[in-house]
Amino acid sequence: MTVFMDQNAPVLTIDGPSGSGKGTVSTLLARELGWHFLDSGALYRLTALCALSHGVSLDQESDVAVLAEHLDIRFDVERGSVFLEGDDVTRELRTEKTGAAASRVAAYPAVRHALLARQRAFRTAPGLVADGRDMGTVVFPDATLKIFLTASSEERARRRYEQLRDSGVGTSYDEVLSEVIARDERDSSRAASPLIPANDARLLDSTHLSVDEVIDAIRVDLQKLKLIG
Ligand SMILES: Nc1ncnc2c1ncn2[C@@H]1O[C@H](COP(=O)(O)OP(=O)(O)O)[C@@H](O)[C@H]1O
Ligand SMILES: Nc1ccn([C@H]2C[C@H](O)[C@@H](COP(=O)(O)OP(=O)(O)O)O2)c(=O)n1
Repeated sequence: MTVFMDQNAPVLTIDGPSGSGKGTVSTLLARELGWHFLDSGALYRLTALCALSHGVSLDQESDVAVLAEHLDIRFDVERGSVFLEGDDVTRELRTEKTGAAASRVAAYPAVRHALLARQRAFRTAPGLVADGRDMGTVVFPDATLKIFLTASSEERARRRYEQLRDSGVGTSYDEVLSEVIARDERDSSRAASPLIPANDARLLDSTHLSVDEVIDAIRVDLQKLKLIG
């Protein structure tokens, strides 16, 4: 893979558990700043989908890592579409089933290693907003600003439930809450790059904040760093 990484480009990392608002906040901030955007969770989701479509067992770390290393993917940023081996997988990518499978393959060190260079290659001028679990701890330890976004599990499940309901997926709040708790547990307890805040991350609890309030709080930090006026 050819890498045009720019080690000097500023990076804003936004890590946190499922439903804390990382994706929403990162996308809006990347647009406002005119920076690139890395949805690292999508890479783990695509790896899991790739394994499922090729009949590779999610229990086989080395086989899944080979798929991760050679992922044939394309992001159509304008349309918000994602393609895996030429197929549009945008809808399938966001399901809770895919999220749970992603969380399983993400526990494998070989898979994480296989995706590292691909993630770092997103760091190009004028800057990058990176959304995930280990952006500030492992992938971009020298990031310019690190945010760890949280919210109570009940609030995160409520947001996810509403999101799924609005997109026509039939499920119950209790089911979503137990999936959220199970995924948090797996992401936080794994040995490889667990979901933990970086020592120098700013913790932001969005339980009682709107999306705009979260963005305002991050803007204050960006202003202090003179990344925005
Ligand atoms: N601070 C917030 N207050 C209320 N709803 C939010 C907030 N942040 C995000 N949401 C909503 O919650 C859902 C999940 O947010 P998302 O950004 O996908 O979370 P994550 O990427 O952390 O899993 C979305 O429907 C989003 O609009
Ligand atoms: N940097 C990352 C990003 C995601 N993962 C894993 C853990 C998550 O449960 C899955 C899916 O992540 P994703 O950010 O897409 O999921 P949510 O939008 O937060 O529900 O991938 C990871 O281990 N490291």
